[in-house]
Amino acid sequence: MAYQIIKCGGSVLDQLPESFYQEVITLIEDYQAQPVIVHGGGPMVSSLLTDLNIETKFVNGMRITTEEVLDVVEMVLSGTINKKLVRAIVENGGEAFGLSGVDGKLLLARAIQSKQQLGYVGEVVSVNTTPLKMVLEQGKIPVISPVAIDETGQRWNINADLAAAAVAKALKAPLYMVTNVPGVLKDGSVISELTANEAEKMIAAGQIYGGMIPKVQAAIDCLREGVQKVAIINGQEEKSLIKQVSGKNAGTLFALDEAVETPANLEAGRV
Ligand SMILES: Nc1ncnc2c1ncn2[C@@H]1O[C@H](COP(=O)(O)OP(=O)(O)O)[C@@H](O)[C@H]1O
Ligand SMILES: CC(=O)N[C@@H](CCC(=O)OP(=O)(O)O)C(=O)O
Repeated sequence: MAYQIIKCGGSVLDQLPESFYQEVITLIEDYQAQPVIVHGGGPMVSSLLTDLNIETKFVNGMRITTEEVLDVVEMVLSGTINKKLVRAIVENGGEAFGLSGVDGKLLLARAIQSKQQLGYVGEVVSVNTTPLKMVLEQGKIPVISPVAIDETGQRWNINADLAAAAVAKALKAPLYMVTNVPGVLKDGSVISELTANEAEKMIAAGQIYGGMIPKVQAAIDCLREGVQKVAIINGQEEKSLIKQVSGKNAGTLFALDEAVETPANLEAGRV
């Protein structure tokens, strides 16, 4: 059984067609895979913060997180969104088990190392795979909310792309980032294969901005840490998940520039 990490972005959660959940279930039935879902929900958090008249601001795709913001982040991500996803899987014939990074210290975090003051924004220092494997052994799909904990019991707001990357690295599993665009775009076209160097140039040039920055940085970090495959795909495009899992062209596949034997590098003849 092979683990597959699927990150569902908040940009697309409300638009995911039923076929998306069916594809996830197909991975178990036809591809002998063990999918693990990590979700975001940034737009839903922003919307409730606005309703509550709480100011919210992002720096390079990271939400500045006060104690007041943290309450709303946990309520929306570990509550509403997490349970919605579990129910969507059940409605489509699957079995799911929702949990947050706080539960069983699944995601152990510390303050993110950043030049800016971001408040309670964390980075994952370790992933406790035991509760995850317990859920997987029961034949259920773990659905993980990116709120993490530290040894003192403090909770931390983790960007969902970074949380998904930490899980992919811990399980040494491919990572599929499901979002609302067909992949990384340049001049309106999808880049089907993006190398770390090109991606870093595009960030510096402002061609990759906002929420795409942590996504691309997480992808590169995963490859450098030995994850074999990372891709960004469009959740609304039918079969994009199955296509990418089975090695067909869909979305953006990442590659390292160095001569490392990733599937993409092998295919492109770089190694
Ligand atoms: N080069 C790029 N190609 C595609 N999307 C980009 C690019 N640069 C920035 N973006 C933005 O990144 C968004 C996806 O990030 P985000 O909204 O955080 O998604 P998610 O909630 O799925 O994590 C896109 O909708 C788009 O507005
Ligand atoms: C630190 C940080 O920015 N945390 C994110 C967590 C949710 C997230 O990442 O959601 P998407 O995947 O939909 O962007 C936030 O508060 O919005």
